[in-house]
Parts: sequence; structure tokens; C-alpha cells
Amino acid sequence: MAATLSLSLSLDPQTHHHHRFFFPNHHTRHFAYSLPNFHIYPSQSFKISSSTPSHSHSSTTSPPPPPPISSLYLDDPFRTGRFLTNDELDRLRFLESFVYSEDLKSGSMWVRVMRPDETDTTVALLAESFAESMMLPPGYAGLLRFLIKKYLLERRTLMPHMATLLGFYRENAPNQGEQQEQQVKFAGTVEVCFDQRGANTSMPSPLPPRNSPYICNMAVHKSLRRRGLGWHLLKASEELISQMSSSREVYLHCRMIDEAPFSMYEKANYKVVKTDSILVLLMLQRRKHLMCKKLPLSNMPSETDLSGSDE
Ligand SMILES: CC(=O)SCCNC(=O)CCNC(=O)[C@H](O)C(C)(C)COP(=O)(O)OP(=O)(O)OC[C@H]1O[C@@H](n2cnc3c(N)ncnc32)[C@H](O)[C@@H]1OP(=O)(O)O
Repeated sequence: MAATLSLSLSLDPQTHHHHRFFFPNHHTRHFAYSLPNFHIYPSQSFKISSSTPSHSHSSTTSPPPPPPISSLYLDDPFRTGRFLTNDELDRLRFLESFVYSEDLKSGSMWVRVMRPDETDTTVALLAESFAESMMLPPGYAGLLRFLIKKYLLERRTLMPHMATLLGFYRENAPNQGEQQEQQVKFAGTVEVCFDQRGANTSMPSPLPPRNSPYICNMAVHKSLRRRGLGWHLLKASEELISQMSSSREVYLHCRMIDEAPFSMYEKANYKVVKTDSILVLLMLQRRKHLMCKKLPLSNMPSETDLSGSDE
């Protein structure tokens, strides 16, 4: 995966409410990097102009372009650290309450949106997974974690236009009737983007439509694979997209060499719409498929329903 950011990561031969939030640096955030398999791309660059707590009503000296009268930058459950319109606030609250759960053969799992204090554990999983697919030597672990953490923090500011989901798993007790509850484990993650405002500014090829929902950066802990967790992370993503977006067409990228996810996406009815030409090899990237699935219409509340309180 190509990496721009000053450190050339072209290592890829392939490619509760009322939290207070103070953004660590109040400068313009602008990164550009990407990692193989996972699409770590720059999101919009914008200025965090104040360290005012996100739920505060007090005005700042240089606020961004005048928000609608109804705009709020209070009560931001996920500490996005920016102005939120009523519509965005409703959508954020919806994200906060979203839970997908499923009983599996070997245990049970549930999926929900990542909370700020879970960033580091998510970074660790993604870094492990990137390193695995890029065949990186352990020496790069620190750099990978640094880049991924920056990426996740930056992406979070775009909520509710995107969300990082986490999957949790609890294995069945080894002996039936055993009283002791098994431990809940953090099992996997996936990123979902609902609309153009949540899209990364620089997408990998083949390019998906910028305003369509998009799924990326899925990973399941190695020790927990082949139990249906990846499948249900995908199902949870689709369910959330159905509720957060009026667009039915979901896109994702999958590297040609990645048989496990490719087989999963095919099984879930994603179709290849375009494949990288062999020329991407010249850019030291792996060839990727762009895959798409048309989600069935659901009776779930859509974007417009969720924004009802704005009127
Ligand atoms: C859009 C993107 O994010 S692309 C990047 C995807 N991520 C990665 O490649 C990172 C490394 N890989 C992983 O983390 C995992 O292997 C994942 C996320 C791809 C799959 O997670 P798992 O929990 O193991 O998948 P799960 O058990 O739900 O399997 C679902 C289906 O995927 C396919 N699959 C999963 N693993 C494999 C495998 N090793 N070989 C072949 N097919 C596989 C099968 O079709 C499987 O269905 P089945 O069990 O009925 O045969």
C-alpha cells in the first residue's frame, strides 16, 4: 500500500454522555498515508479551533463558518470535538445506542461503536493485522501504531458520517451447565462510512463513488478467526448502513491475494465491479477488487427519519 505522509510507508510491496474533549493539538490536521489491506487514507483536513469542551454552549473566538441556529456542539457522546447540527447530534446518539448481537455455535458476539477509551486496543489489533498482511518485521510495530492511532483519532472527528465498530465475543462455557461466565473478549473491528462527508479524501483504486457507503479496515483477532465473527462484523456494518444512509449500494476493496475476505464477501453477495490493472504493480501495490452489494430495502429508520428532530 502506498504511503504518503512524510515517512514513506511504501513498505507495502502490495499495498456516557457529557464527556469533555480537548483535542491535543489545535493545528490543522492533514495526513496522507495508507496501509495495505486496510485503507488508512487521509480524511478531510480541518481546523480544531478551540479546546472548548464539546458540550459547552459558550462561544469560541473563531468558530468555523456560521452554523445553523440549531447547531450544537454540546453533549457530544463520542467527543468528535467539532460543531454538530441537531441532525448530527441525533445521528450520533443513534450510533451510541446501536448494538448488533448474535449467538454463534461457539459463543455469542455483539458489535457496537468504538468508544474513545477503546482507541488503543483497536490500534493494537489493526497494527497486528497490518503487520501480518504486509509481512512487516516487528521493528515497524511502533510506527504502525503511531500512524493508525492518528488515523483513528482523525476519523472519529467525522462521526456521525462514519463509525469504527468493535466486535466482542464471549465463548460458551466448556462444560454445559457450568456456572462460571466466560470472559468477554475484544474480537475484531471494522470501519463503516455512511456518506460523502465521512469519506476519506484519498481513496484507493479502483475508485468507488464518493457518496456511497463504504466498508474498510476489517480485522478479527487471529486466535478468534473462523468462528463467524468476521461475517457478523460485516452483517452489523450492513445493518448500520441501512439505518444511517439512504444509499443502498455498499462498496469495499479487497486485495486479489486475500482469499479469506474475498470468499466472505462473495458469500455475502458482493460482486466485483472493477479490478486494478496490472500497472498498479509498478507502484508497488497489490491489485485490488472493488466490490459492491446492493442492500435490500429495510424497514429501519433512514437518514431522513433520524433527522426528524431538526424540523
Ligand atoms: C474491506 C476490508 O476490510 S478487506 C480486509 C479484510 N481483513 C483482513 O484480511 C485482515 C486479516 N483477516 C481477518 O482478520 C479475518 O480473516 C477476516 C476478517 C477476513 C475474516 O474473519 P473470520 O472471523 O475468520 O471470518 P468468519 O469465520 O466469519 O468466516 C466468514 C467466511 O469468510 C470466509 N473465510 C474466512 N476465513 C477463511 C479462510 N481462512 N479461508 C477461506 N475462506 C475463509 C469463508 O467463506 C467463511 O465462511 P464459512 O466459515 O461458512 O466458510
